[in-house]
Amino acid sequence: MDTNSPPPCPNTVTVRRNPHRKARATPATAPIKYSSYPDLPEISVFPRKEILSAGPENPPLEPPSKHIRESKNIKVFIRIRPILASKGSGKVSVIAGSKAKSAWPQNPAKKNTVAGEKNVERKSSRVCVNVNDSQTVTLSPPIDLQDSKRIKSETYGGFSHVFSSDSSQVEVYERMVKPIVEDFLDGTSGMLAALGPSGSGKTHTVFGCVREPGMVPLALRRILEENQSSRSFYITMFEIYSERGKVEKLFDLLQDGAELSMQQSNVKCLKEVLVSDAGHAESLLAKAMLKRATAVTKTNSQSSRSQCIINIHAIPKKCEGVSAQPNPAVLTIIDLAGAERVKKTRNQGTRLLESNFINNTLVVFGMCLRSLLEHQKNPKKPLQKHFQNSMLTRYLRDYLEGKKRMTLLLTAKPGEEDYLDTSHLLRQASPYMKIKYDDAEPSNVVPNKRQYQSSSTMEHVKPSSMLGNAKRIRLVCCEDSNEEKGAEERHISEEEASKVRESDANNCIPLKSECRSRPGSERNHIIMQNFAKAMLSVLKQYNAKLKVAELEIQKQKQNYLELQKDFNEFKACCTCWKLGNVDNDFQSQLGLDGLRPSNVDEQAFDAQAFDAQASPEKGISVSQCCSILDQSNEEPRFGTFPENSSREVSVSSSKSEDLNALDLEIESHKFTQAFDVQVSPEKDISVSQCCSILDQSDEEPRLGTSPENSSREVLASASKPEDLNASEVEIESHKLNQVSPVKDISVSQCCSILDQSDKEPRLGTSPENSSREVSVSSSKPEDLNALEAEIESHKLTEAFDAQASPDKDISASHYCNILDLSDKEPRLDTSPENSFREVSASSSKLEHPNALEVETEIELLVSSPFPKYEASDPSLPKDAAPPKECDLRDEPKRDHTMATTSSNAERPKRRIMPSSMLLRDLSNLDRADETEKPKGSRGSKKLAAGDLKRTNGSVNLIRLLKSNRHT
Ligand SMILES: Nc1ncnc2c1ncn2[C@@H]1O[C@H](COP(=O)(O)OP(=O)(O)OP(=O)(O)O)[C@@H](O)[C@H]1O
Repeated sequence: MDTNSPPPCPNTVTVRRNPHRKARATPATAPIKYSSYPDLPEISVFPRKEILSAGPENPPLEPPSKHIRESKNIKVFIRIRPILASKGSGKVSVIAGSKAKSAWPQNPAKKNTVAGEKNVERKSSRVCVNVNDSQTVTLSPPIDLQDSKRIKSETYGGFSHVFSSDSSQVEVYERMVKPIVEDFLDGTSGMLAALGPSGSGKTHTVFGCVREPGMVPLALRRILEENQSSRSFYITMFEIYSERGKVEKLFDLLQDGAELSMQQSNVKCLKEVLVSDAGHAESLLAKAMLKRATAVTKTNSQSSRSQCIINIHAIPKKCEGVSAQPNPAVLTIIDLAGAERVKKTRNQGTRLLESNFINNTLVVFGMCLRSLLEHQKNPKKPLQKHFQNSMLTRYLRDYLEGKKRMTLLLTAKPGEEDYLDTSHLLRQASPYMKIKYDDAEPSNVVPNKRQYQSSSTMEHVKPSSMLGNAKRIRLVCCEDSNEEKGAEERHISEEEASKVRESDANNCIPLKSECRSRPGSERNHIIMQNFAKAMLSVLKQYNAKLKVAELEIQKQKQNYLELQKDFNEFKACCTCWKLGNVDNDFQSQLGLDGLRPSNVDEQAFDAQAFDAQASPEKGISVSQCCSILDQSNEEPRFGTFPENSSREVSVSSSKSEDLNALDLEIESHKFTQAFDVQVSPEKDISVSQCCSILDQSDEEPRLGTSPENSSREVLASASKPEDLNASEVEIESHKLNQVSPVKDISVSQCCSILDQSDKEPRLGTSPENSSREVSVSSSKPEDLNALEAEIESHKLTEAFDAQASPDKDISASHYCNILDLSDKEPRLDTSPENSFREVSASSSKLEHPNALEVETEIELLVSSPFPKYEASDPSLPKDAAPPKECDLRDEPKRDHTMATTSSNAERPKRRIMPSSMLLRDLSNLDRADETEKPKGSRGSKKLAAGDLKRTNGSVNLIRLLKSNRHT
């Protein structure tokens, strides 16, 4: 108990320790009437005065239940234990399992013990507590204490009832427990806690013995005696024990002492036992009591070492049993461990630790009640949360916070030697009688969730869901047969649970209507059912939406596949158009199927290839060029729009380095610019294109149709041939340089100029068109001598080489074919000078076969227009015979040409040498010509005498040109 002195009880008299005057007497209380007490015999009517004078003996009894119901304060009872006859007559210590083994060994100091016992026997003959009336007791200190400490008697009143030492268990039950039981049966939870010093009779009062059953057995008898067809009752029993005073533990006394756990105010996995008759209940209690921790102490041979809690639950059997109100109430009866004084018990070791645990728990319990009292006195004072300091107070939180009715039973030992314990108990517990309740929990009032969950019923089912609780409830309601068999443990099988689920699902609405006004677990059950239904409906809706979405996804997938298929088909069509249709058509139109080189850029080879604004990066194949040329020869469009020819011909390779040999290149540049090339200088041009241009120039009438374009051509400025001798040629060359010092003029142009000079009558007839006709000159040589022709051929070749793309491939066979075809042309046949030029040019280029071939071919191309279809005829053999001119005039060259041709048969595509290389070769040739000492090269050895002569002539002409240029 709390060591602090509690405030004095209102019904008691505080006796000062050193009173200077006599304390006031305890106020007299009205005698309690027990007329309605069942065990008492009927009392005959006595005169009132006599009765009053007789004192509290045989007072008229009033209905205790009515008295208790009317009281709003907490009920505090006090029972005074009778004085035991002797120490040896006490109960035998019960050792419950291992926990009960901690009985303090009977030790040593027997002398002291015997002396103590003798002293106890001597003191026990005196009492310190006197019952004044049913509500008042007087505590009188021992004489030695009165003398030494001047302690006087104290009167404590205000108790709900004072049970004297000769009170029976039934009387206590009827006065104290029966009202609680009735309230419990009416649906009100109640709690009865017995507290007092060790050995004061708490356990005896709560549990009793076989001959004198305690409150619990009597309550169970009362509860179970009626034919409770609508309700079932379950009991739970557990203890809070602290082994060696360290940690509080929970043990289920109905489950072989299984350890339990507590979460907040709820005990988990607590076993509930259905009880249907008192006998079964009493047997269960007896078994459980054997498991409780007890020990032998100096004060009690069977001292309880734990807080024992018994719960009785009423569960409605049927939901529709409206007549029998479902009772979620719980009747809780607690047998607390008795407070112990170390000096008196002389506990040591484990007992001492247990004593500390017990005393601490009782202190916390008292603090909670005191805090509640202070809070009720002064609401501004917060309700302290002392209940958190022990399991017992946590479990009894609702009671300790004034939310549920609580009844206290104070047990006191009447012996004089127990004065201090009794005094401490009375002083501590007397203020509790001022605690009031607001009747906040009338009958059939649904407690709040936490309060309900704190009950053992919910503790048992809390691990499962609320639905499980409802299942359990419904099972209990429906299984009447099991109830008739008596108390038995409930084991819900899965089958039963499924049945309950089905029944709940089917009868949800009727259940709701039936149990609308019913409190407790059933209401929770209804709530959970509604919640489950709502969740189910939501899930169904989501499921439907999910299915719709899946269907939509499937449709989208199908559409996607169809689109992809169409796209693939379309793509395939496009590919065929590009690769097959266009190309084939184009080739078929042009007849160049067999002449198409491998490096043809298909993308460039389209209709826009004729456009001058085509991408500069795009190349053009030789075959394309040839085809273009063929078309140009066929179509008047080319002739009618000569400016397009200049666009089509892109010159990019005119990048000469050697200025000595640059003359030719410069002239080629001039020639290129004469066409007013507007395209990018990077534009490639094939040799055949150049040839075609030249061919176009041969078609004089077409060019003549656009005389205004002649002004663009540089050649026009230079083509003023009045004098046709060589000096004039030089002068004209000089004029060319002066007119366009920057721009060059191609060799072919120069040659054409020379040719034009030879073609004086024509030029004379149309001097304004002479410039246009210049390019045709080479194809119509009349008066030029062989030397000039050679020079022209050289220059022309270099000009074309310079304009040709260094990267451009050209099929040698194709050119051979062209050569062949050109040989077949009557025009070519009528120009033996050209053939001579060809031979000379080829012989002078033997050092570079490739360049020589190209050069030769170009010469032929220049000298003869392209055949329209024969040139691109794939049917022509690639290894065609070399030109006849080669055979007739220069055997080495013929051999070489043949070899080249034969090699071209194996390698149809030969690469054109860059113009720069050709220029170098030409420069070398020039140097060789200047020295007139041909080196021991292969080509020089094979030069003929006539070739040498012509070479000297060309050298002279070049020198003349250079000198004119420098001047
Ligand atoms: N009213 C009573 N009538 C007869 N015997 C009683 C009465 N009260 C108590 N006793 C006896 O007193 C002894 C001690 O009682 P009890 O064990 O109930 O005390 P207790 O308060 O439970 O002690 P503890 O707290 O140590 O357990 C028991 O032998 C019991 O039989």
